[in-house]
Formats: sequence, structure tokens, C-alpha cells
Amino acid sequence: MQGIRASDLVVGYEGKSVLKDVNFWVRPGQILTLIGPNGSGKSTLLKSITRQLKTIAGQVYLAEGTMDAYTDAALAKQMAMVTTERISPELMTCRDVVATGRYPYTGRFGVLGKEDEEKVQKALESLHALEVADRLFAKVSDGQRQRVMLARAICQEPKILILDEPTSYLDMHYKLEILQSIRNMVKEENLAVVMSLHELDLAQKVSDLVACVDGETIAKIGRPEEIFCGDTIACLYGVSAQAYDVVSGSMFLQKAKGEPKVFVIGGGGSGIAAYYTLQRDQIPFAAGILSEGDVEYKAAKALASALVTTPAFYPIEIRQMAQARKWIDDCDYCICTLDAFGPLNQANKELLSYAKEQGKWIREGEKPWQK
Ligand SMILES: Nc1ncnc2c1ncn2[C@@H]1O[C@H](COP(=O)(O)OP(=O)(O)OP(=O)(O)O)[C@@H](O)[C@H]1O
Repeated sequence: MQGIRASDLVVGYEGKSVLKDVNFWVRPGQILTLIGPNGSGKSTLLKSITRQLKTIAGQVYLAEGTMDAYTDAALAKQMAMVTTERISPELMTCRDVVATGRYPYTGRFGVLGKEDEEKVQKALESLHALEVADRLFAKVSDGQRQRVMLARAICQEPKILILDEPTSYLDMHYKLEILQSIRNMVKEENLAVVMSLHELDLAQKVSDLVACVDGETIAKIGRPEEIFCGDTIACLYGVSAQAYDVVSGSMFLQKAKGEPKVFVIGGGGSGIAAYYTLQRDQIPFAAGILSEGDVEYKAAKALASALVTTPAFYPIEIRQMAQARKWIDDCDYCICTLDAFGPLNQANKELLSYAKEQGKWIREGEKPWQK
């Protein structure tokens, strides 16, 4: 048995459980990502499977049996953890901090050999932390610190890497770069990784397995495609089904309340900016006529109070035209975000003409409701 396996774990504080019936198995070459709301128990679980927190019941199995059987030194060669907790060692450079990752091999007061120095250098390089290597650790930015701490963990040459929100302080560039580095290490070193992430869109892309931590247990565990579907994410976070689009990874604010005042003729992604503008101004709107396969369909469904659609790959029918005309009648204004109308989109061209005849057409960007 390799990697890390949790069996019927109960974790928590002072004998009071936060999570129970926790079961998973992360094999070498796999990433398991824990997702779930604030306070649901992700960090508690990560601390428990690294022995920072005593488990209440159950077992964690590593390559050579239960975790309890490992000495601290043996465990440090097996497993490394990076947390979000801030450590600020006085007078240590970032290189010194990374070098502490070699302690399991050199001993606490051991002198780093040539090979150790090379490993420190390589870890700094692979985490793009060389430019801060000789600066004081206490005086670098949060994002730089996060990269240094990950370099330290890599230096430890673990078989299992545990990461609590490894991307929390990173900008977009480094979020992508760090996750790509982790993915590469998983493949090259055959690492097993357990981490927590708040970025659901990234969790969906980087993970082999995703576990939904809900404050009581792991409510669901599976491949990303088994988790990012249906209403699993909406239920886990207690948001409306439309608030998160599992396909694109987009989040949407709440739609404006009330009867639609504006009708948006959009399509092909052209309407999205108008939907966001109307949502920000809290103007309820209707939209159409959109194919249900259109790239902006999910945004329209989340933000529009009324929507006229056709099934994907079906032509617009008289019935939908009538519905859209009715919404234009009921609205005060109509915005068209399309520049051109193809042969299959003549119905929306007709709708625009209809809105103009009714004196309801306004240009995108005009805001008569602000007068
Ligand atoms: N040292 C502690 N003693 C007692 N309870 C704690 C302790 N640390 C955390 N908790 C509680 O345990 C629960 C789980 O917290 P935990 O930090 O594991 O959540 P999390 O999922 O990591 O949250 P976040 O996404 O906000 O980081 C929370 O109710 C929290 O208040």
C-alpha cells in the first residue's frame, strides 16, 4: 500500500469532532483536493493527517503501516506539509528557510553537504524563488513567502505532500505556475498530494480527486467530473444553483429583483458585458433569443429575470418570437449587443427592428434609468 489512506477517521479538538467517517485513498501520482466552505474542517483534516493534531478515532495509513508507527524523523522523510500559518524566523534568509527542509537528512545542526546545497538551489529555481533567495524571509511578500515554503517542502523530498491553501496569497501568474509545478512534481516524483483550495475553477483542473468537506464529513469524493456537475457545488456552499457555473468556473452575483425593464438581444458572448452592467445597476432585465448552447447562456440564466431560449442546435420558432416580442412590449428599453446577424439569426434581427418601431431601442452603454 502506498500513498496515503484515511480509514474511518474522526478529527477535531479536545475530543469534540469536527469531521467523522472520513475515508479516502490518494495513490502516488494523484492529487486529492479538499474543497468546502470556511470553517468546514479542511485545515483540521490536513493537520490531523500530518500528526499536528491528534486524531480522535480511525487510522491514517502510509507506505509502512499506520502513521502512528512512524518516528518523527521517519515521518519527515515521508511527508511534508505547507500551511498558511505565518512563521517569521529572525535573521534567516529565504535560502536558509528552504535549507531547513534538509533537516531530516542532515540532522538539526547538521552541515549541508554539496548535494543538499544543490537540492536547495534546485527547489528555489523550480519555485521561481531565486530572486528572493538571499533576502530575509521576514521581509519578503506573502506570495514570495508562500513560494519559499513550498520550495522548503520540496527540498524535504517527501513522498506525500500536504498543502493547506498553497495558492491563497499568489497572484494569477503564480497561482497557475505553482499548480503547474505541483502537477509536474506529482508526475515526475510520483508524489501523492492532499491539498485544500478555495479556487474551485483551479481545483477542477488540477485534481485527480476532489473531496467535498461540509463541516460534518466528506459529503462526496470523486473525480472532478463527478463533483463539478449538477447541484453538488451549490449545495456544498449553500448558494443558488445559478451562482456557480460548473462548466466555465464562473461565479455570478444575485440577479436584480423585480419585473424586467430592459430586453437584451445578445448571443455568442456579446451580451455578457450588458448583463453585468445591468446587474451592477440593479436593473432587472429579460434576454433572448439565445440558444441553450450559447456561451452566454449560463450568465443569462443566472442574471436575467426572464429568458427566451431555443434548445441547442434548434432554429428559432414563431412561439419564441412571440414570447420575445411580449417581453419587449413589457420592457421600457431594448439593447442589442449583436453587430451582425447570420442567416440563422434573422429572428433576432427582426426583434431589433420591432424594438426600434416601438421606440424602445437604446445603444449599449446608454443608461436612461440613471436620469
Ligand atoms: N484550535 C482550535 N480549537 C478548537 N476549534 C477549532 C480550532 N481551530 C479551528 N477550530 C474550529 O474547527 C472548525 C473547522 O475549522 P478549519 O480551520 O478546519 O476549517 P477550514 O475548512 O480549514 O476553514 P477555512 O476555509 O476558513 O480555512 C471551525 O468551526 C473552527 O472554528
